[in-house]
Amino acid sequence: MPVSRYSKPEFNPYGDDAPQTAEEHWPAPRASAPIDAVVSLPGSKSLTNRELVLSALADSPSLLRAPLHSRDSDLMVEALRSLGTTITRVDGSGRFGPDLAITPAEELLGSTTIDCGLAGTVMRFLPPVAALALGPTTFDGDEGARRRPMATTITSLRALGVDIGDDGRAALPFTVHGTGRVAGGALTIDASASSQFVSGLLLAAARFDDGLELQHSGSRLPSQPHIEMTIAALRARGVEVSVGAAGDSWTVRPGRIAGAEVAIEPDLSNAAPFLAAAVVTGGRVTITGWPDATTQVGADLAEILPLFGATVERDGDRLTVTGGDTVRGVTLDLSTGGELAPTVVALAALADGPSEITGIGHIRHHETDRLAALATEINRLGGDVTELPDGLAITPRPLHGGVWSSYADHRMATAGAVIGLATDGVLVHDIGTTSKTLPEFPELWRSMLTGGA
Ligand SMILES: O=C(O)C1=C[C@@H](OP(=O)(O)O)[C@@H](O)[C@H](O)C1
Ligand SMILES: C=C(OP(=O)(O)O)C(=O)O
Repeated sequence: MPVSRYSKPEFNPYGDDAPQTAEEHWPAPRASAPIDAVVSLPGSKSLTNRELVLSALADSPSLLRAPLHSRDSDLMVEALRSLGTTITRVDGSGRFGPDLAITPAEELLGSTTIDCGLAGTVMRFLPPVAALALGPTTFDGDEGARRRPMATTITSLRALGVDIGDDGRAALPFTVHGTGRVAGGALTIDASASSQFVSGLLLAAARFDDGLELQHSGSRLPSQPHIEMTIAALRARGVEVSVGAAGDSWTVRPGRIAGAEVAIEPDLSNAAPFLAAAVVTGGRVTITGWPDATTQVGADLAEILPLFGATVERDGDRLTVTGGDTVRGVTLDLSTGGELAPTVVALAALADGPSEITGIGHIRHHETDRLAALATEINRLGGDVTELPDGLAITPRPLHGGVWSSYADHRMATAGAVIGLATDGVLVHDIGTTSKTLPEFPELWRSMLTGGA
């Protein structure tokens, strides 16, 4: 059995100078009229992978309803199975695949290798779990994953007394020599490169002997809603978590993590390119299943898209975005929602005036250097994007067709699709890389152009 039904994306960090075959190029559909569509989306990556980890650490079985099935979630499932967790696919009512039933291992066992692919949630959430397993667990991933920051995960586990062997680069690959227990206690870390360093420790901390008192000391703390998501998921399973007054320290009391039945919300960050399509074409896109209350940062789209001139309406569990007559330029600090940046920048490139998007220096360490990649690709099509230390300055120019490189980055691929709605002849290289979190992207996008489903 292959580890994942999704192919490893090609890594292409510096553009498409190498010759490519026609099949590698996805002709981005051009919108010939304002879009008017209803779109349903699969489950949230961030929620699915947190609930998988908590289910594996719980003291009784769990059921995840309507989870995501994608490369990132498949890698998480395979990794937890290799540590001894039983995860089975069971029939459910979700449109995008089966539910998942999870029975925790009596005792987590190492002596395995975990393929992290390019998934930040796998590489940052599972080393603390491996420390709780008995035996060595080696972590590795795609070529691009070996460039993603891992030092904080490695140094924080070492500070908690965990033995980790690496080659001195403090990056993938490395081996966690689990002994079945982690003492826990007080720890100060620098999480300025990724909120996932905090989330990874908090998710496992109730299983540490003394729990965890974690303090962040760094210049910034990106993606804070993702930390709030972690805390909410822990509390929903009975874990006691408290947050310090400054919002940069967290205490997790040792204790049980309860099994649970959890309905996974649709991925609101993956809603971004679809909602942007309404803005670009002056049309209307409705997303179904939009939660009333959520910790997903994609919910911020309801405040962000009106800055571009769109209107947003809620009707029960449906959120509708209607584009205005033009797309307006914006000045925006996106530090809480860096994963929305590729879509937001694509919109800014199609606006009627300049934009500045800041607070996102850390996205240079996402699937690729997203600031460099966005500037390179938009400028290659005739745009005018300048890199700032922590963001991008975008001056819209008439764009022309050409190849849009994806850099093995699902959100770069979907940003190319957004640009292609309004630009003739955009060819997105490696659209298959969207399988990281949304394997259905090409069919959902095409279906949106004909009214959706
Ligand atoms: O915890 C999570 O699920 C995530 C946290 C964020 O990471 P960063 O803090 O590295 O931006 C986000 O960008 C990523 O897509 C998912
Ligand atoms: C940054 C992202 O992913 P990861 O979970 O791999 O960090 C993302 O999905 O935008």
